Amino acid sequence: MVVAILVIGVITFLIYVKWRQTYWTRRGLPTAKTEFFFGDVRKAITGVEPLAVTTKNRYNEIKALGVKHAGFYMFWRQIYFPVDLQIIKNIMQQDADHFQSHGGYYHSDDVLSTHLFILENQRWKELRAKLTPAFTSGKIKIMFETLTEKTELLIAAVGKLADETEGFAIKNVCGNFTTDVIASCGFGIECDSLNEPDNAFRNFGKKLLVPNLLRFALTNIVNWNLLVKLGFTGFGRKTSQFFIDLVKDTIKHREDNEVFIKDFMHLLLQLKNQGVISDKTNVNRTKSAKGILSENDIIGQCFVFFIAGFETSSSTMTFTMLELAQNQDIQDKLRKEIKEVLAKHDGKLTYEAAMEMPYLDKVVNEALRKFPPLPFIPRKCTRNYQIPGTDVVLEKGTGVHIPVWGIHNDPEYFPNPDVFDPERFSEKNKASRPEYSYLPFGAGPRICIGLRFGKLQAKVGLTALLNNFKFTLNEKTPMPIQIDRGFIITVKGNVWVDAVRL
Ligand code: HEM
Repeated sequence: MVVAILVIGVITFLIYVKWRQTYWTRRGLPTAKTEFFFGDVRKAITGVEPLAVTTKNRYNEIKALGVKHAGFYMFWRQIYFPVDLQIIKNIMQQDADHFQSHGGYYHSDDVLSTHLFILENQRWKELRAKLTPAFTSGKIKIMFETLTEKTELLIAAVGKLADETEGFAIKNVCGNFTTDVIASCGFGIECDSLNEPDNAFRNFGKKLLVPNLLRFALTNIVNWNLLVKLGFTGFGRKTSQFFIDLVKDTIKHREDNEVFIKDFMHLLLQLKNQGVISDKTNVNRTKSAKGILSENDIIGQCFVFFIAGFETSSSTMTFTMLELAQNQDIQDKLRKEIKEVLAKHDGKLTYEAAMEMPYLDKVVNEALRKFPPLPFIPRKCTRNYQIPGTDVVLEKGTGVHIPVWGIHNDPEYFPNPDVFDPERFSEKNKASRPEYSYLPFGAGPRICIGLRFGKLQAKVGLTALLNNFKFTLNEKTPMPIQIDRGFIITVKGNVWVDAVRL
């Protein structure tokens, strides 16, 4: 009897999966050759191909069909896959109130999932409004000093590597640098990953980046309430607890000792205790003030600043270095600009100096074009939505993938996309491209809140490196490079370079 019920249960489930995977066909949208159970993500789940590559390939296939959009499946969950830039603009900007979510695993009892990237609708709106003042250029300028202090460690570490080794892994150097920057500017934690790459904070960051395919599969196919009841956490219990304790201890230390550090934590504590971000150096509660963030809110936001902030910028720096090591003319031109601008500022890298480097801006923009850290940007439809000019209605709950990496490498918008050419970002060339063909930071109300800080930390790191060293590609770099698994585009293995002191 039990066996019979089980067999019927399994058969019913399989029929359900099969039926769910006809979702797009029933709506008249083309799909790839959908694979039973896995949909479009078998290769990603089994490690055959990163999801980034799958989505890029899918973009090219859909474009080749000459259609504006298609269907995609994460297992049997339907994902809408637009390739038409006007539709993308509508989703991200014009009709963004139908897409007030990135989708993705969330549970209120799993504190590391309760952050800005994941929250949706009204809760996201309110939190975004509270946090936006922490990311203005004025606030970022205040953190600039801390940022440049870290470049001294960077120069010393690369100098040592240049003197003592034959070729070194620049991806590790960039990851260590951005970890130290975010630790310092985010939480006032002084870690020196450049000299002690095995410190607890760096190791924590590395662990977060190892894609856990089982967790990815579970959050796609099992009910989240059930998962959390069974003891599931998005990043594993031990890893989550390390971070929660770290932030709680930092909050307690700051509040008990009235510590003032120019970092994001200070601004978050002001929101927690005083309800408003100000120039005050104290963070403690005043009688009349009403806090607008809880301790858990701070933990969640610190977590997203860390996870969204260090690997994205490190990936940007690494790919820029990869391209500069291969394109000596571009490297020389950039170094010339850096030296000229620094000379005007008494040899000091100030915030103003960093803002005065148009060629550096073009170089970083081009690296973000060729290798956008987020290969696709997710959205979830939060209110039924009819795609304008079509009879396709996206139902509430439908996922959307904006295929950024595919668009950035589409010859229609970027001729010879494999060529690294910063001049694509001259004013004239930028103006000649259609809107929404360049989306490294997303767009619309959910555009990256850390855009300024992320770009600045990559630029400051690159300025320090190029002002002091000349780089060439070491033959240990596997060419052509491969992309690693994971949600952020990074190089598989490493980029090996040689550096000569200038
Ligand atoms: C080169 C560096 C970076 C890149 C390429 C990048 C890219 C992105 C992208 C593509 C999104 C999604 C935007 C959308 O949905 O339209 C995003 C969102 C976000 N990023 Fe960044 N990011 C970078 C650095 C940072 C930094 C340094 C921080 C924080 C310190 C940060 C925090 C966030 C947060 C909190 C969100 C969610 C915003 C929301 O949903 O309201 N990012 N980022």
